[in-house]
Amino acid sequence: MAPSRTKDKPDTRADFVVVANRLPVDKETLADGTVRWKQSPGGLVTALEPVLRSQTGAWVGWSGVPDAAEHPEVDGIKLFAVSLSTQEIADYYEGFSNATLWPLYHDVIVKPEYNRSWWNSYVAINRRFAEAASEAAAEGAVVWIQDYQLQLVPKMLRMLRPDLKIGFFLHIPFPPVELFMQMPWRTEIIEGLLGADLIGFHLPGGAQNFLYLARRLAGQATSKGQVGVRAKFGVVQVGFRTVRVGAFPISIDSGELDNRAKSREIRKRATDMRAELGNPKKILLGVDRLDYTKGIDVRLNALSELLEEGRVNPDEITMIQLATPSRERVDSYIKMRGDIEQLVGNINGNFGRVGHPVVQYLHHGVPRDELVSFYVAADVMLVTPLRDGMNLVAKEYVACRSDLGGALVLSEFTGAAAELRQAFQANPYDTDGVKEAILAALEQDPEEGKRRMRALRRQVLTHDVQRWAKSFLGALGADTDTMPGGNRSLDVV
Ligand SMILES: Nc1ncnc2c1ncn2[C@@H]1O[C@H](COP(=O)(O)OP(=O)(O)O)[C@@H](O)[C@H]1O
Ligand SMILES: O=P(O)(O)OC[C@H]1O[C@H](O[C@H]2O[C@H](CO)[C@@H](O)[C@H](O)[C@H]2O)[C@H](O)[C@@H](O)[C@@H]1O
Repeated sequence: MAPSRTKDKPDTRADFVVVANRLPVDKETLADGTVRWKQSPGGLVTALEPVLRSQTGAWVGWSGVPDAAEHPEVDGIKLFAVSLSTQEIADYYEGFSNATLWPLYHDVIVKPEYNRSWWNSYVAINRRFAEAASEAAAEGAVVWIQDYQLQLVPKMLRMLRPDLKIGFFLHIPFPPVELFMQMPWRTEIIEGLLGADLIGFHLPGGAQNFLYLARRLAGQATSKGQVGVRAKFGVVQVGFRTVRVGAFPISIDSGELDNRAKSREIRKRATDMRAELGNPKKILLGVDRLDYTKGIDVRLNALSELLEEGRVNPDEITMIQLATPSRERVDSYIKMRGDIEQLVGNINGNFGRVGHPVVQYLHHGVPRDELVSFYVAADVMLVTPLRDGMNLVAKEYVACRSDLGGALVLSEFTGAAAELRQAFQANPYDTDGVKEAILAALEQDPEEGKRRMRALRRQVLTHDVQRWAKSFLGALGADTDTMPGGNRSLDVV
């Protein structure tokens, strides 16, 4: 992506501002010194980019590299870059965000580290984001703050700009109360979030956990009834302000993906891919950031046992694992990469042949069209996280299968499992259960498979990201009439 213009400061303030740790694009400086902007990793950007493109707004975030403060306009979106130094990236991003909050909010799969200097950096950087958002927002604007890296921004921004309408959405699970109570700065975080007018979670359980903590830690009066999905919001009374709390499961631009996957080029590429792989009877696929929460080891271990037991024939299958590099300087990620690559090596060493490795593993991102072709080619999609806020990959696979082919193996511990009931669901901690789900998906009767895929597609195509944004922003009291796509009729098969 080329910036249409780069400025020291964007000249106009926006009525709609997204604030996220990352900009939708990362800055990349090529060997010859040319700068280009490429889409940044992760589902938050996949989901929000089409939403902001359909509104005229601004996006405040970090450019993915140290000390970059340009303000490019990319594809019509005004970007306000928040500059972070190398030390701040280490303390605020790699440290407090990804070695404290990320593991704590994902069931302490690895042990969270509580480090006071990381916390101090988190406070300072949240203040910087609040100041940048305040500069970007016009009088009375709607400001939508995203995710765990910025939980103090709602309160800080409210103090700077009481005129704004402030929403906050958490893209990862909000943890059970017993785990959250470990956090030394737990009250500050709850109070930070309570600066918003509306706080959104993927699932009602997260909203429920938050309401309990708002009572217990911040001493606020809250509603006690069950929170619903996009309905029956919880309420916290903060002085004269009423903060609403709700569940809004995020989604993808399903219609766009459905159309793209139907194109002749993609179909042809998917057929070619199969041929390049030697026309295996079944292709299994995993697509993830290389993160310990994603359970890449879970699926590799299950497959390894199935091969060992002779229940899967290595000559008949190929597994492709696409793994985008992620948080590469955080210790737990360095260790996990070694573990995964060793597992891949073991499977190929034990069951591969020359010219036919059982697992093909790529440690890099692939272009969007290539990814869609992989989805179209895959007979079995393996989504096996130990914990995941939503998991958009599962929804992307379904959106790409207008042929009603393919089968989805899905961990019960993803947010997506609440909606994708017709997937082959399994508990990722139960290796036998995962093996049974993989076998059932490999051996499914084609008619039964079509029935399942049709039901999955009905869910994904009628609950797209536009609907997600519209339901959140509607509950926040923003004007959603300008958002196209919300009432679009979709081609649901
Ligand atoms: N190797 C890859 N190449 C290209 N895109 C990828 C790759 N791995 C993941 N993605 C994209 O990143 C996003 C991941 O979103 P999601 O499943 O919600 O998890 P997370 O946001 O935690 O990474 C999806 O849009 C997916 O298509
Ligand atoms: O910015 P990074 O540190 O490279 O990480 C990428 C993103 O990962 C996380 O994504 C989450 O959001 C998805 C969309 O809601 C959801 O489907 C997924 O379950 C989450 O893990 C993170 O929350 C983002 O902030 C990161 O940008």
